[in-house]
Amino acid sequence: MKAVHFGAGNIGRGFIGLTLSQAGYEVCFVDVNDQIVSLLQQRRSYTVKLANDTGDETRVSGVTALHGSRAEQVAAAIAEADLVTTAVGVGALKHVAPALAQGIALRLAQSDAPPLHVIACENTIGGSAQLKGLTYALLNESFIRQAEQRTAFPDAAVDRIVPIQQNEDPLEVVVEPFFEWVVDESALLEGAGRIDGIHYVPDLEPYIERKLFTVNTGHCVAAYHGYLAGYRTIQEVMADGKLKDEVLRTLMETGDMLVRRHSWDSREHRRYVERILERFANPHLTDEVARVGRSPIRKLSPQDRLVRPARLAHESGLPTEQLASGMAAALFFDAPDDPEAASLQAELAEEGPSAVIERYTGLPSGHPILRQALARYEVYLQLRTKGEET
Ligand SMILES: NC(=O)c1ccc[n+]([C@@H]2O[C@H](COP(=O)([O-])OP(=O)(O)OC[C@H]3O[C@@H](n4cnc5c(N)ncnc54)[C@H](O)[C@@H]3O)[C@@H](O)[C@H]2O)c1
Ligand SMILES: O=P(O)(O)OC[C@@H](O)[C@@H](O)[C@H](O)[C@H](O)CO
Repeated sequence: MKAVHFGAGNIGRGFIGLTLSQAGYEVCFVDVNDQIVSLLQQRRSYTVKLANDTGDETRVSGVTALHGSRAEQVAAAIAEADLVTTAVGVGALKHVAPALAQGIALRLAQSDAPPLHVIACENTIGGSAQLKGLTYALLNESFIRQAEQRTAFPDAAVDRIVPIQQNEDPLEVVVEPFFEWVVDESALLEGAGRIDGIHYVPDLEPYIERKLFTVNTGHCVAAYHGYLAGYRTIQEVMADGKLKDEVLRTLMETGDMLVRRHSWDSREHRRYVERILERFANPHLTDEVARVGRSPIRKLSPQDRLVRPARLAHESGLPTEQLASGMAAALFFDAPDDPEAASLQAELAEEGPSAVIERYTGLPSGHPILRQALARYEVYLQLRTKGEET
């Protein structure tokens, strides 16, 4: 079985490549990072180390790599693959689509090409469906009709905290022990086999909402409040009782909404939340606030981890104060080398908070959540100004 995986970064090497290799796939990574590609080509293996007391190591062997700029080689690899996965960042899916379209077109010319599953492992709702849309937009109608028979794009939820790596060996990757990869079984092609290490579910929505609106909501709130407080890592943020409580109270808001929406057991969800808070605090990890808060415009967007759960909570008559505070804090995030943070700051300076937050959250002017967020923004602004004066 062959897999082509786009994105040999932190989660790509530390979770997806590892899982597929352990499940018996020959994994071919595709990346645009020259150093990572050439080291993978030379060594054909790398080490994954667990962030636990014993630092357990696993060697991933028999992998290969292609540079993303080698479009024909990438398309040829896709033409032979059983599985294509991605972990490039939602915004980069549009750059994966041309090679994928070319690979799918090549497969159609071969009568014996195996069925193909394409799974986007990105932090978004409907990532594979987004990739399908971007890919099929590049194929003509008759190709699409043929491709639909033998190609499927099941959506997925992927959970494992993998920080930016600071190891001497650029291929080594340190990951938290916890992992969860959930795939929508209802979208698989008929007769498709199951991959060890993946949890298949008939309905992905509760799983992706639980993951995105708990792990990622909590994470970004820790990052944005932590950034305002001057912390560098999520571990430092979680050691601050006041900020840890801020995260917990936000997860109680999303939790109340999720428990009601999906008829879950509230005690079980509370245990899930507690476990996540422990994961964030893992002393064996150094996870930077700058990574976790990255791309604040994406994180403020209507379907993402702050606005979507806030709207769902509001529609059920539940509180949204904490989520609105997270949105307000996001407006102060100005980590260096983050292009979205830089544009946000420039737009805030030019237009002020109302116009900016309205534009990115998609919340209509005067919406109660928007009013809460703007009120919090003023409080943070005053606190920051006071802090700068003293
Ligand atoms: N790191 C985590 O804890 C984690 C966990 C779950 C999900 N995710 C999601 O996985 C995705 C990747 O995150 P990451 O933390 O691994 O980021 P990363 O920056 O470490 O890895 C992304 C990799 O994709 C490569 N890339 C970018 N554009 C590409 C293209 N057009 N073709 C091929 N390769 C390309 C980059 O060079 C990089 O190596 C994101 O959507 C993220 O939300 C991350
Ligand atoms: O990758 P992002 O930017 O969507 O979110 C940052 C982190 O919250 C995220 O990468 C988590 O570490 C991960 O989703 C844990 O499974």
